[in-house]
Amino acid sequence: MKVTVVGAGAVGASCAEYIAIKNFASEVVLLDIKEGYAEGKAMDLMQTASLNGFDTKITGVTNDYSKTANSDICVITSGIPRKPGMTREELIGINAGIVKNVSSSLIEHSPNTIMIVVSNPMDTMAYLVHKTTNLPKHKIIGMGGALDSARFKYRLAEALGGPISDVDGMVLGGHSDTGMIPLTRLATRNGVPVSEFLSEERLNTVKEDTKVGGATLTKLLGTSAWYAPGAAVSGLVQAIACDQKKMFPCSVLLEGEYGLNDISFGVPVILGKNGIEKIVDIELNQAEKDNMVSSAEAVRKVNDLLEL
Ligand SMILES: NC(=O)c1ccc[n+]([C@@H]2O[C@H](COP(=O)([O-])OP(=O)(O)OC[C@H]3O[C@@H](n4cnc5c(N)ncnc54)[C@H](O)[C@@H]3O)[C@@H](O)[C@H]2O)c1
Ligand SMILES: O=C(O)C[C@H](O)C(=O)O
Repeated sequence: MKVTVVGAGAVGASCAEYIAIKNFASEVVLLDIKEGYAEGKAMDLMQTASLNGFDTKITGVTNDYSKTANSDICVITSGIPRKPGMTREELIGINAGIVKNVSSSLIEHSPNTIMIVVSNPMDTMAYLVHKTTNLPKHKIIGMGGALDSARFKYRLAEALGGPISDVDGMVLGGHSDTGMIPLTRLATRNGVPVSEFLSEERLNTVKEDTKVGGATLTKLLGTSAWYAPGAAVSGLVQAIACDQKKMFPCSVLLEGEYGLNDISFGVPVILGKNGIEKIVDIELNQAEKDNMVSSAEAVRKVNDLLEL
């Protein structure tokens, strides 16, 4: 199993580290445009191998796509992150060009790859890959919902005063400060609806804190987060590499599911060796459906800015 991660910055390196620590991939290639940067990150990570007990071989390359040839999975994290006060959508001007060039270079050397898009604004970047490459739709996966759901569980556990391992829940919709839809109605503590433990008001606070999860960290860190994003990507990569058939909310091209068409948007999917093996069309209530419609409208407005 060969995995390429483009962008050896904060998220790319964190993702490579988590993939290696989980020890399921034979090879991870880190690629960056900055001279020597990916080589340095790869060497530093390889010097953790004996300490962390992994056998994955991590190599770094400067913009040499021939070294990424025949990757089973490619992850795109290249591009700029936001600064405090910015939205993810403001990154489109620079990141669209980067994602377009990187995805086509990757496919040139790995025509059968499965691609995971991380760069922001992620739903629009995933849509861009659909529109500008010939990869089939089940092989283009935008990562956002897995991270947002992890943040949702963190906030739920905080509100419940219990361990995160007790909690389950999902966030659908666009990966944006206003577009995320944390499904509090379906969230549970060991199978019991969280509404049995938390008031509507407290659940609303959980919801709002989840939606601004990325912005909150960006304000604290001066740039956007990387540990949970890297871990979330590694979870998707592992589900595909190990054919786990796990369910994650991911940004995928919709063709009628949830009443939406021609948009890459966050919905639950089953991930396995073929990439997206199934889009899970769950029954939502009217308020949730309305939120899906307005979140999708906001993503479409950003998609309209793409020069396709
Ligand atoms: N989808 C998500 O959930 C999620 C989570 C976190 C971050 N992000 C996004 O991921 C992106 C990366 O964030 P980061 O914190 O790692 O940023 P970073 O600045 O630390 O790293 C980005 C790296 O990309 C490299 N790069 C730029 N252009 C390139 C190109 N053409 N080819 C190869 N490499 C190139 C840079 O040299 C840099 O090392 C940002 O757009 C950020 O908003 C998305
Ligand atoms: O918040 C950001 O800009 C980065 C990422 O999308 C995140 O949610 O951490």
